[in-house]
Amino acid sequence: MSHIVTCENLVVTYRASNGPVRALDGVDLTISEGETLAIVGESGSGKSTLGMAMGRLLPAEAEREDGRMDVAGQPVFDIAANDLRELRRDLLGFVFQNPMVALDPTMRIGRQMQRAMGRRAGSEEIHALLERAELDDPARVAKSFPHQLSGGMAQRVVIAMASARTPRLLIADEPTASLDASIRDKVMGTLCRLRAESGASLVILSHDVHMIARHADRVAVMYGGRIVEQGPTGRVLDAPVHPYTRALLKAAAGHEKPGDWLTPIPGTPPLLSARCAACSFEPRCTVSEENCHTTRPEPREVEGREVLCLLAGTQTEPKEAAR
Ligand SMILES: Nc1ncnc2c1ncn2[C@@H]1O[C@H](COP(=O)(O)OP(=O)(O)OP(=O)(O)O)[C@@H](O)[C@H]1O
Ligand code: NI
Repeated sequence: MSHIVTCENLVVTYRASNGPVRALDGVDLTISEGETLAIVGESGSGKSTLGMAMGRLLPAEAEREDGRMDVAGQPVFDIAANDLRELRRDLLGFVFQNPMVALDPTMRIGRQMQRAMGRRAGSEEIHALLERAELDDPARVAKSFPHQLSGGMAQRVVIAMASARTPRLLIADEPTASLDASIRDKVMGTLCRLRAESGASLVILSHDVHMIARHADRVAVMYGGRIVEQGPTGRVLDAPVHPYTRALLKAAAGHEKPGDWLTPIPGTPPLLSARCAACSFEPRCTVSEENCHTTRPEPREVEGREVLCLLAGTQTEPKEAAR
């Protein structure tokens, strides 16, 4: 299968007043055409940086230090500004957490839709697209200003706009986090439906492991600027191999059975200023051994997924921390 995204050893550093922050510490990732990939991890693990890097939409203080990111066969960090603009416009669609940021508050939705479609689309065409995003009264929505819409409606408009040019890759960064809990799953469903209709690939970046579980073909778990486990959703969530994935699933509310405890992950996520020479999860890991402290893990195939853990596959039954 061909890949829409190929990311190799990508290193991105932010220049900050209190020293550099190595937000991506060597990311290896591929995304297939038509696939839905969820990237999950704690706050600060580098999800948004990785998502933005796919469109090279990083702030000025960010620098690609090493590695590459190919999108639709083009190395986004090494192409001319013109080609990059074209790539963003024709091949990529973005959905962010807050729909109001993506919408122009002074312009009616219909006009913004027309701009997103990139041609003189008639109102019927615009209404049809809004309807596909499951907005009930498209004519009224098209006449509205953004502030007249609910958060859920506004995000549906953004989803319609992101899909307007039939992109090959949709990147959704916490697309439902700002919405009322009762409609999150429905809006997510709309995004996934539009994706399926167009055959695009979709990357969902989220804290919420269980929300994405229903929608993603594959899951990539990020920790300390690296992808520590990636593989088919069922495999990774039902039988996680990396100790961090296990801890993350235990800490995530939503699927606990009566009598189960939610166990917060003790310790704090790493703040990387330089290349991590060891396993970045080692300080918080309950099963780590001597060499985890001294050896940087490289991706290995274990039980049908890729894992960055020196111990993965060496223990038949992982020792769990006592409750
Ligand atoms: N503009 C910036 N300047 C300096 N540091 C930054 C900047 N943007 C992000 N960072 C740092 O880079 C690291 C990765 O941030 P990023 O936003 O990619 O993580 P995230 O996984 O998306 O987190 P969240 O779930 O909170 O959105 C964090 O340590 C963050 O503080
Ligand atoms: Ni983020």
